[in-house]
Amino acid sequence: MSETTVKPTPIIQMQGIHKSFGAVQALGDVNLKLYPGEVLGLVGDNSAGKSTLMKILTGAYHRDTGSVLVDGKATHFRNPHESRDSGIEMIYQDFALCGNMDVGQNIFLGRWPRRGPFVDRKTMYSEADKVLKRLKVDVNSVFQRVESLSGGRQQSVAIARAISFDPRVVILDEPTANLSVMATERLLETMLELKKHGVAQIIISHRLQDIFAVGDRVMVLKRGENVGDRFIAHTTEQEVLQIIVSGTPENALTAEQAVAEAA
Ligand SMILES: Nc1ncnc2c1ncn2[C@@H]1O[C@H](COP(=O)(O)OP(=O)(O)OP(=O)(O)O)[C@@H](O)[C@H]1O
Repeated sequence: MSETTVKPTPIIQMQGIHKSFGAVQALGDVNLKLYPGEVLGLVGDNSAGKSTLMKILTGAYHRDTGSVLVDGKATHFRNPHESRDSGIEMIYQDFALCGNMDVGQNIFLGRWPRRGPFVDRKTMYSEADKVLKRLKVDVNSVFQRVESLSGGRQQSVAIARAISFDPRVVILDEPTANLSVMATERLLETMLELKKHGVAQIIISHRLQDIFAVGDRVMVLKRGENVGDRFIAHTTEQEVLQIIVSGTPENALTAEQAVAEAA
């Protein structure tokens, strides 16, 4: 989405989010907006609060204060099942797959199609194959055991599983951290494919080049606070790096403010 289009209601709006773990304040007054079909990069140093913010969005963690709106409606997800019902899927760094099961079984884990008392294997594998083809991901066979696949292909299975829920928002936590160059390229293509299908995405990554390859906007957190937000088309990796290193909540600009200042 370009900054010049008239903006619809954000699909996700997090406002004034606070979260502490005992004496550690992980998030203090954090705001985040995500628009339909937008790809947002979420960056910041270690312990900036990125994963915590996303886990609050999915209901894996509970916020202390603040609000989360989906399609403009206030939500209080108690767990990731409830956020999934609202169309939000998170893909974790460790993929959360069962290595000793095959690709088809993993894609439909916990909800294998049934015919009477039996698993309807034919439907399960043909549906799994459809999801993989829709994503144009590169997994040879739905019958392969997941532990025999490369890291990149395991990740494709994790994404296919997420997509099979037909989400409107997909969150990817450090998706390229353990991938080869080729697998990273494939993942970025998959993200663009998802974008074509109108799926909004948040990608947490330390690799700015990946965010610049697929992102529309990048948001920077530092020590649990917003320190800046930029449209990818109006910034550079150097500028974002500088915000990561020396941004402060006091000099934080929104992406729109940054464009207005530069004009
Ligand atoms: N379950 C938890 N229990 C206690 N402290 C936690 C927990 N989860 C996160 N924290 C703390 O909250 C702060 C933010 O951590 P978080 O993992 O959200 O940062 P991050 O930006 O995702 O970092 P990284 O890039 O290193 O993964 C850190 O100080 C971390 O130690």
